[in-house]
Amino acid sequence: MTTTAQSRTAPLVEVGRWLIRATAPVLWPLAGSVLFRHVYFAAAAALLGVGAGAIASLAVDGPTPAWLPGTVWTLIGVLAGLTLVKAVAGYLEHFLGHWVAFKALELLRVRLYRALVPLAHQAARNASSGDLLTRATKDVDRIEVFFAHTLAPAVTAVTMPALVLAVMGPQVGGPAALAAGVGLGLSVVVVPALGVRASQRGADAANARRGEIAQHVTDSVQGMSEVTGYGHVDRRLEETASLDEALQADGAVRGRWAVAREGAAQAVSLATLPAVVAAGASSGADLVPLAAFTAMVWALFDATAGVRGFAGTLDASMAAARRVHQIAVTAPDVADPPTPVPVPAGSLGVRVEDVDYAYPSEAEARATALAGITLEVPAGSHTALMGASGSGKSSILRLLARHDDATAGTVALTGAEGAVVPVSAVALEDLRTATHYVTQQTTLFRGSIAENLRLSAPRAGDDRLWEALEAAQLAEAVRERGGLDTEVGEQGRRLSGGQRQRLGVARAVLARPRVLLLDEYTSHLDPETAAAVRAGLRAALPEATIVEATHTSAGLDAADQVVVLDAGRIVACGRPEDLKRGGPLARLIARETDRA
Ligand SMILES: Nc1ncnc2c1ncn2[C@@H]1O[C@H](COP(=O)(O)OP(=O)(O)OP(=O)(O)O)[C@@H](O)[C@H]1O
Repeated sequence: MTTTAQSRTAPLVEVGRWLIRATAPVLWPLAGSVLFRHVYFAAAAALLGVGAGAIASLAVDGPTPAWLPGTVWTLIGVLAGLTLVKAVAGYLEHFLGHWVAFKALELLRVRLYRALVPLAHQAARNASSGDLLTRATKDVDRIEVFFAHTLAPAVTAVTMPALVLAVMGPQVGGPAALAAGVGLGLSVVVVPALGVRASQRGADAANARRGEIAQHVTDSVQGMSEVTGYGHVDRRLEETASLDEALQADGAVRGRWAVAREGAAQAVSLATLPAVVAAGASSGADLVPLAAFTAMVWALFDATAGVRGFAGTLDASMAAARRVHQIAVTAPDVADPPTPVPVPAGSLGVRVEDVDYAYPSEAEARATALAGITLEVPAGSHTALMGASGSGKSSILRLLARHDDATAGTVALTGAEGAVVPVSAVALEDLRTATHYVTQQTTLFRGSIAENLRLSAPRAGDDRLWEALEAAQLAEAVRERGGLDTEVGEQGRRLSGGQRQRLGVARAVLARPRVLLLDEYTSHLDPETAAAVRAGLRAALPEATIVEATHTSAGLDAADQVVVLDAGRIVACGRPEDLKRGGPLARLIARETDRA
């Protein structure tokens, strides 16, 4: 898929902002999750602090701490209460965090699918279905981490130490508080940052590699007969294995840095606790608050572990977010005009004026597919575009269907009283209602004949479906196979190539277009069936304007006008009977006869 330069280089901050915008509806529950995490760590720190303070008091005051009113039962009650609060807050934090994560996944998937709709033609042209599938499923799943395990740990890792230092600092004195602050600061800021860039690069590479693997496997499965038929099984397997090895190598970088971060964090916490005790003792801090404070600092290292945890997975999650974001911000090749003009009423003709076209390509230079094409197709007439393979016939049809816009010149629909409306000026949906494009490959979905037919006319009754099948010369075959409920199989594999093509023709009849664009639509049919399909289609849509791409002379007599193309240029144009007498069309027909 072609992407904008902006999306390729989108900085993390931009991706993060996009994620937050995309998931705005879940931000309040997310705030709730952050709040409960605070309560959880406050209870955890207080639990250890009260416990350690009580033990220290034993040495100083006897069985009941002087700072705690009442008996030892009060102490037990406080500890039990804190445990309960900690458990409930922990549960609610996780519950809300995961609820938010799943809801966010839903919102992101919807955004991704919405972004894909206008990109459909680009996606189809570039045909990286496996990679798109990975983005729509695995990548979106990986973003879950951002919501479930990122924001709450990041906030609490900073606020909780600050809170405890503010409350307990005055009790234990500056040196102990400073020692704790330095240790916790290292744990929150320095340790998680170790190797972040290298891990991010590894995660980006690993995610892209997963897309390649998915594409490779999809290609292998779809081309199973070619792979086995040409004896490429071992080679395909080796390629998959080498992609897998590359994926392991990308993952190893992240693994090494994760281990390094964990080791550094343990070292920092082990060094901090004795440092706090030593600093407190040397500055004359009281034993009881110092013991409580040290225990609380120990609990707080748990809060900082959350930052390390997400630093390990955030890179993978942000790399996935970047790939999804890339699709969301990709500018479609064609979009609705800001103020669409209506398609003229009544029958429509087609006008192409001085059109140049080049397919977008990754390389700087775009290869020219069409140059200086000028063509008039009167309403209700039939024009055949004829030329060798690669001469530009399909490219003209794609521009008429507005799968892309011409690089120069105008492609327009013409109506009564001289109305001329460029296809780029009408709403895409209106254009797709007025025109219908039967492509070289009819796309069929797993389902019944009826379901596949109703793609172009969702409300059509069975009678209309049968009429369309009759026009396409397919009714008899469908009756023999068991009727409209017959399953066509994955990608229509249970039908022959010619039957798939005729199903495409039946869909066109059902769509009742005013302009019908046909691309080699009888190429899989024997001459008699092809002629019957042509006649059936014309009889079913007597007023439609037809523009047909063909590389054979069969059926040319049905055309009012023949346009002969060579290397993207028109080399002859006129009535079939005139052109057949000599010139480029006569030469094409002679070559065809020689081959036969
Ligand atoms: N998706 C694409 N990306 C880049 N170039 C393309 C693409 N599709 C077609 N082309 C190029 O554009 C030129 C015209 O192709 P086009 O498909 O219009 O020819 P055609 O006459 O319809 O051929 P055929 O009879 O084989 O279908 C060719 O040089 C082709 O290689």
